[in-house]
Amino acid sequence: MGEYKRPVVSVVGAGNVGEHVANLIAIKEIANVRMFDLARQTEDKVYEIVKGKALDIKQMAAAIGCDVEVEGYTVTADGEGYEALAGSDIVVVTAGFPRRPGMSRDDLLSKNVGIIRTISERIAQFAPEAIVIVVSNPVDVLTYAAFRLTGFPANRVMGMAGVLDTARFKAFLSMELKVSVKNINAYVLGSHGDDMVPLLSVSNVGGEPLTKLIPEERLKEIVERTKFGGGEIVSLMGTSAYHAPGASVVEMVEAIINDKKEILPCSVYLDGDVAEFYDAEDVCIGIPVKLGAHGVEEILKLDFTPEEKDLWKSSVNSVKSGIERIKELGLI
Ligand SMILES: NC(=O)C1=CN([C@@H]2O[C@H](COP(=O)(O)OP(=O)(O)OC[C@H]3O[C@@H](n4cnc5c(N)ncnc54)[C@H](O)[C@@H]3O)[C@@H](O)[C@H]2O)C=CC1
Ligand SMILES: O=C([O-])CC(=O)C(=O)O
Repeated sequence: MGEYKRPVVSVVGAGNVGEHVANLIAIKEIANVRMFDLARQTEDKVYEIVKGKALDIKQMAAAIGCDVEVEGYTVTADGEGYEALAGSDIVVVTAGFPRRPGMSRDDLLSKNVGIIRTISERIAQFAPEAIVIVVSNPVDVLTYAAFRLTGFPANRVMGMAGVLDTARFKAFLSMELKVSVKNINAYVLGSHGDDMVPLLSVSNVGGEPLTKLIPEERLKEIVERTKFGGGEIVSLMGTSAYHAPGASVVEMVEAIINDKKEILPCSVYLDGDVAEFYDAEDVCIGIPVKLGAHGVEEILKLDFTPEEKDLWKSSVNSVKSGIERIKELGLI
């Protein structure tokens, strides 16, 4: 029998989101997992939590009969300890600070961009062929930073947000209409922030347009709840969500590892005729793409209504101002 080489997914940052990503990949037996995180120092002891989490997930997999390897690696903030990224098919980046109540995702930019910078350099050094999925916030700006700092082609760097925002929209619509989430076709595009763009013109339930099924005022409320879906959880928990974000990342990982050619909204760098089509030069922003073994294999060109175009423009501008900030600071 020929040797089967299981794919490898590395997860940098094994906090709330990272450990849920690792856990789901193990439960679904998608790939071997390598987790990377900092040590935690107390007064009298250094804890290598990431190694403990990896062992725990490996043992969980054994308990439910799943065959995957899960390994934990302690790294330093200045970039030591990343050699085991070598051979990764995908690197998921969830390292960085989450927001606390009262903060916007943009408030995390100055702290998290330095973290992404070091990690991007290590990915380029040890896993030059990998596909990178950025999760850390503000995700569109940090995806752009990772794209520039790794120097990877645009098809191999993407941010996770649209799958999560769309899942939230579907969850709220299914609660409203008492219908299976599977029957809801919807997209939430644009930036992952207050300016996200729920694409009502193409959203439907079993083929019937949303605008026919839900009165205008009520639909506006559902859209608003979706836009502030992350903030709703932050104010309930004191930190940000991780079950739905973890599952959304794994949806993207599965599409790539299994070469599914699945169309999912992801934050990607828009280039050439696509940038021109969307009037969005030199940004990473959420748009439906076809995900397969090569990463982003196609970017769809959707026609927006005039209202959607206005929302899209604000979204592009908000990502651009974040990118300007890190350029001015000399961070990319
Ligand atoms: N794009 C999206 O839709 C979402 C993005 N996020 C973002 O993901 C990030 C992680 O969120 P959580 O997991 O909830 O936070 P967390 O605080 O639970 O985990 C973050 C982990 O990153 C590690 N870390 C920090 N600096 C590091 C470094 N230099 N090198 C390696 N590891 C480092 C920390 O030790 C910690 O374990 C946040 O920035 C959050 O805003 C969270 C949910 C959804
Ligand atoms: O809300 C946050 O800060 C984390 C996040 O991006 C989300 O859950 O949408």
